[in-house]
Amino acid sequence: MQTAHSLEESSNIVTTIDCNGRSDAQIKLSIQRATENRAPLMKLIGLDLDRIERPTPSHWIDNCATPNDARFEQLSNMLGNVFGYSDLQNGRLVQEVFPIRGDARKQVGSGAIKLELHTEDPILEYRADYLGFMCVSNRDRIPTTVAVPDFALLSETTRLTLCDTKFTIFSDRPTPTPFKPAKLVTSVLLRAPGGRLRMIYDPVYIDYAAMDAGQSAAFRELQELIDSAMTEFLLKEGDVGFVDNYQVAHGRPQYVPRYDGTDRWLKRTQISSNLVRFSAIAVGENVLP
Ligand SMILES: O=C(O)CCC(=O)C(=O)O
Ligand SMILES: [Fe+2]
Repeated sequence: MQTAHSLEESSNIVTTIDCNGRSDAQIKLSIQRATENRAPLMKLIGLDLDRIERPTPSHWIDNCATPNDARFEQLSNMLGNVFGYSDLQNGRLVQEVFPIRGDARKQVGSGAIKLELHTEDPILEYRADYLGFMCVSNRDRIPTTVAVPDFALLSETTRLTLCDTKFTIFSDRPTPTPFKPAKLVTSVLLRAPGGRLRMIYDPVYIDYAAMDAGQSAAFRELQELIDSAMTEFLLKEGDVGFVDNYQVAHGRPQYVPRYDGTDRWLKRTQISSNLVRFSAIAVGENVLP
């Protein structure tokens, strides 16, 4: 019999959970232990998923369902509650991430240019606490880029500026939606219990013009810290990854899609630790505006 210890293999920032031969109760326990320990990144390997032979679709509007989607949603629900957005892929709870021809030059998951490190949905108060990713295919071994900055390395002045002054971040949605804010005025670093810091980070959509000199210098120092902490988080076929959206900035390197059914294909979930808090604004079951 394996000990609980052999179940999880931790690198500095990635907690690997080998699910081979494990019950759902055991997997859930390992996930919950990792979240309690504030693991920034988790990787589930050895899952008993179906092999997917179908080609990578060309657009999310098509039927993209795979036999593993329900299992991925179930695993994601072990961290909180999976939810969708009304303006994202028709409110689907399991979303598609693969290159779409018309998006190649856009700063989006379906693009092909370098996707800058960011946290997801910076302007939404109800943004995901965790993102889930399941790899359907990735023959080119294209990683997700990730950075888990150690905020203790920031100067005191920078930390205070990022915590105690307000920055403006614009919406990252390609088309404005009347029912959503167009921007958020917020601090970039948030104080959490126990003195921990969390971040809302998007260097592409933050309003540089609205910063004073001190804020510009502070944001630059944070960006340098995040860039210097960047590393790769590679998901292979059948792996599931979870990303803490307040501790980890994520992105993707530039690459050259073929658009012939062989491109990298990830599934994605948005996971909330406290969905009940936003039930009043829900527009459908587990769907937020
Ligand atoms: O393609 C990736 O690895 C990440 C894309 C991304 O930023 C996202 O899906 O939120
Ligand atoms: Fe993202």
